[in-house]
Amino acid sequence: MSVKHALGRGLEFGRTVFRLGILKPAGRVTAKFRGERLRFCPQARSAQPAPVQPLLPVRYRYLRVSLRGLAARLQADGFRRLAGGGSPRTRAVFLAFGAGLGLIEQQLEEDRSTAATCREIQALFQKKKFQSPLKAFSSGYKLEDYVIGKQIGKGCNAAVYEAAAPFAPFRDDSKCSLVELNPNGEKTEAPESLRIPSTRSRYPLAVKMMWNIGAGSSSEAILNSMSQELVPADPQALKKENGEIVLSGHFGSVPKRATAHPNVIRVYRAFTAEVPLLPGAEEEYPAALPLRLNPAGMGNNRTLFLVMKNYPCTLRQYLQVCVPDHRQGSMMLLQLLEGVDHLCRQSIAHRDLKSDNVLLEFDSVGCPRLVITDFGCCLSEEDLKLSFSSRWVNRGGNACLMAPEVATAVPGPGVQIDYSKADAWAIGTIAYEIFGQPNPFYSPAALESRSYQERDLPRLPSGSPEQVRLVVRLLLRRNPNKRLSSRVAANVLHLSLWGRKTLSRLDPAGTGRLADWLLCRSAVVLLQGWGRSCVEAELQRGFLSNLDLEELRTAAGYLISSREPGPSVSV
Ligand SMILES: Nc1ncnc2c1ncn2[C@@H]1O[C@H](COP(=O)(O)OP(=O)(O)OP(=O)(O)O)[C@@H](O)[C@H]1O
Repeated sequence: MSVKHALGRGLEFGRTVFRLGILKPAGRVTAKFRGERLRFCPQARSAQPAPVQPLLPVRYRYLRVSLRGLAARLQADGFRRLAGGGSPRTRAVFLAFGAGLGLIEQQLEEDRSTAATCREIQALFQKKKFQSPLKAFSSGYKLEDYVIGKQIGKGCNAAVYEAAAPFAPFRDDSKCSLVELNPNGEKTEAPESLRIPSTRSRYPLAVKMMWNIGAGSSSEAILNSMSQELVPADPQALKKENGEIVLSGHFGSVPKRATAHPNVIRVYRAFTAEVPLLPGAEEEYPAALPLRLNPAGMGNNRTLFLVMKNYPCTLRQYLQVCVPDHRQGSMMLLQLLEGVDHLCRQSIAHRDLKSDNVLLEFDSVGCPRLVITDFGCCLSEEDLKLSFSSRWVNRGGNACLMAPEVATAVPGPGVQIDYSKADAWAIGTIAYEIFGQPNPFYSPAALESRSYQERDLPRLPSGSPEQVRLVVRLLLRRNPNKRLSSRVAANVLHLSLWGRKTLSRLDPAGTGRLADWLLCRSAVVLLQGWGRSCVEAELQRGFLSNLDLEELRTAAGYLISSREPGPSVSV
């Protein structure tokens, strides 16, 4: 039975278990069931308490019916809640000893029902895909299409400039001002150094000009040597002619590309062009210029240009002046984990995660939205494994934040490096920066990823959330088999951010509450509406559209075992 189908049933239960429809004087519609309070705030039509039906905006009426159905579903599921935990098989064994075979069937039935609930929720939320915040534009495949402003960043391989184009929508960023958050979560204005330049609203785009030293000037050669930069490219980023992808007139092969995600950069356009003399070029990267522009330059005449959204700052710049409060810090960490999980699912390992490679902007309520960028070192292989046959094989960027299994790999015939949890490890180290501490793998007094002992890891600040400390500890496990995957780590944070009540009642012998909680979250997110683009809503929508019951159970298991007295989680 689909959720939609279930939604249509059980209206008779609606009034008893699920009271929806009190328009509070504040204009809030609230609903309560199973002790969970659901709230949303459509535009208030009246300040008087009144039955909700006639007052609900039309677009919420379907949701109201939906919620009644969900409530009915909850009630129907209630009697099936029985002992059990772990995978269906272990639970079956446990139950055979403890409660007899009759219970096994009931437990398996509960498992099936919960898994079906997950699938239904997933299907419901997958219908709405994440869409890029910028409106689609149909031109922009030539450098001349853009007005280039000043330089906004520079790395080892490229310079980045602000840019504008008549066809790209003009954005008013007045709400996206940078604020400094003190540890109590109060906002104060950020120092002058980090204020968003007023020109940003005039230059909504950023153009990254790769430095092309030695790749050759043909588009094929450029594409071959810089193809990883195109991993986050939009399907329309490269010009298509006769159904084939073209880089400035030349046909080329394009690497696997990641689908859009709120926490992964989107490259809107990619094209090759002659290297121009841009502001600061002669002073800042003279060697990368071609002979035409600098007689001592070593650069090729043409190079690759990538067009992206212009972000106000990097995570590193933000953290230099701001200390996020604990909730925001948890959401920032969660966004990085979600971004990495999205890449992992598509067999992409970033391999150069660091706070400089994370861009940051603010949502409509001032919450930082993080976006993973710079895919120049990424690996996109089906099984995320790299043949490490010689020491000349590139293992990725930033050696300090290279996961232990990568840093300690010894090259040789048949040796493979598995990157499936390498990015998750790097995120564990960045968590220290988010929670106001130096990254323990950066000098001075740095730990070395190839040799550190887990007991040497510094503790996160004492006030930081318990679940964050748990996640960071488990992300920094040396042994990747014992390390949390980005998905399970993200699930732990989702549960701790939005399932605190559920968590306090979860016990190892009963996972039915998870299904209840998921239905509650779905209801809340539906009530909030699809249109909301705040980070919190995005995170929850993403979570619900990627539900996997086993991974969620694993996350719940970690939380339960960390709560219990005695030796802490051993996995
Ligand atoms: N879309 C963007 N919006 C705003 N600033 C950006 C954007 N992309 C990059 N930057 C800035 O430019 C800097 C360099 O960009 P990027 O890291 O992509 O270059 P790189 O040469 O590939 O870096 P690396 O040295 O890590 O290889 C970033 O650290 C950031 O400050």
